[in-house]
Amino acid sequence: MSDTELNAHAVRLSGTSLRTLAETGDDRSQALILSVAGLEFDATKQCLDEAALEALFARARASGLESKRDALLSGEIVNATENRPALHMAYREGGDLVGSDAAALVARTQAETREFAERVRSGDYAPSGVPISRVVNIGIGGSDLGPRLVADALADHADGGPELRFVASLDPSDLKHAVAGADPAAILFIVASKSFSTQETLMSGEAARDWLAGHVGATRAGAHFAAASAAPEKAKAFGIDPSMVFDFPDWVGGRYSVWSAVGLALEIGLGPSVFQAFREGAREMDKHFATAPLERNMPVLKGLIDVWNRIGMGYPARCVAAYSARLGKLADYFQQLEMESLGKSVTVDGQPGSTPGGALVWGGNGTEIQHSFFQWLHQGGDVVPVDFIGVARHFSSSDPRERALAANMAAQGAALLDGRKVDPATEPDLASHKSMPGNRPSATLLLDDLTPATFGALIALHEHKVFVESVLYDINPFDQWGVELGKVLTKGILDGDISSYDASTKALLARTGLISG
Ligand SMILES: O=P(O)(O)OC[C@H]1O[C@](O)(CO)[C@@H](O)[C@@H]1O
Repeated sequence: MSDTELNAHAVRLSGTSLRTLAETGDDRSQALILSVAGLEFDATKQCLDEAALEALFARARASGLESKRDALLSGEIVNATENRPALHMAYREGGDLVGSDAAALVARTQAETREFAERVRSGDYAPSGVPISRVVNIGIGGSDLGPRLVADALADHADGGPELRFVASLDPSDLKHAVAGADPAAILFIVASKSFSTQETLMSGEAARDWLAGHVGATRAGAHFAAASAAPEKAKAFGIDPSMVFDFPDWVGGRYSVWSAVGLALEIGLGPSVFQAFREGAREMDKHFATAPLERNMPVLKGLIDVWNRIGMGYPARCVAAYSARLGKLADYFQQLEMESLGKSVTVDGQPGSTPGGALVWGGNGTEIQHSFFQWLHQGGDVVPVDFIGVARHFSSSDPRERALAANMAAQGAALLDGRKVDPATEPDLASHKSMPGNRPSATLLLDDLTPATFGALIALHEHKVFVESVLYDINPFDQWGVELGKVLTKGILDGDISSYDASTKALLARTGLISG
């Protein structure tokens, strides 16, 4: 099915209000509400009827979604430009899904991180004679956003353990704040980098080592550093003790790496059993994705709806509004997961793509963003679908604040759907200002409760729905060549070799003194 056909369905539906669609009955609702692994996905506020939905599933089948999903899960080379599979699911106890070689490797590395985490947590690992009370993860992109998100999301479930802090920025202030107030002798730094060649991470790692050496001495400082990397030799060359280098294979993509040794800070800070429950929740979603029929498959439905909004309806963006203080970083995480995976318009075969790739993703913490940029969503000239992500338990909580949180979320979805028509006869001056167009689609994703398992399922749902989208866009979601150019040009600037740069950049560098003009 072509995009023209999707567009034709969108045109056909353009005369039907979301209110009417939402009232069209049980069959539509049953098709658009799915529950699995402690999550409920409700897409009844989307501009979709059964015919359009059928067209989407037909397109998914015509794109070979089922066989491509099976190829992904059985460890075939799905990342052709880097000639490797994408097997992050293996870290979710997925031996039967991903094959025994991968499972054995995963079992070894999981045993190593677990043992080290337990040693740190018990105080047995105390390189300067005092137990570790703070763990500072130094990393960027997937080596930062995953651990940072999960640490925050599952903070209420932490089973004792050292405090977790994160350094991603090269701004020295980031490291300064991450160590502030801690006894240097009680800090463990984890340098997390898949490639172990990321400039920001290595420079911050060196700065942390120098800082620590100034407090505990150069000889002892090394024992305060661990690494998580798919390039263990580079980590060792950097000076990390080999026994403290926790490896993972290169078939774990950076933005999918939180399940691997990159989650070491979490295993220490939240506890191995919490980290394990997080992985098991994801595992449940993996099994569902692998086996459920397309029409009852949550990642498939979610992916197709995002394709529909992007290609059928032509919306360029999606907003993620999370109604939980613990999920304020979710939009940032999804932003990398989706935009680094789907921000491409070259097909798997290297041809110009017929679609623009995935949507721009942005958002934040629901109640806060209601009071900042939601105005734009309600009355701005662009339409951006919203994903409301909340906690089902809050709706019937005995705590009025939790019920109010849930009510706010439900109210925003209703307001976007219906809008408001203020009668000029009653408010002649303000009617047009107060009226809202409505017909703005949203979806609601409820976690039964925010637990390690439901949260793991939520993340896995999004990983798989990104894969579904990539199949329909015919792009490779596992590479990220677009970010390379900036890295090369930064090196040129720092090396002082900017002869081939544009006049504006040369002038900027000369003016600011980074390079003498
Ligand atoms: O883990 P690494 O290799 O330091 O990379 C960090 C991040 O940099 C990127 O390569 C983008 O520059 C991401 O894909 C990755 O998550």
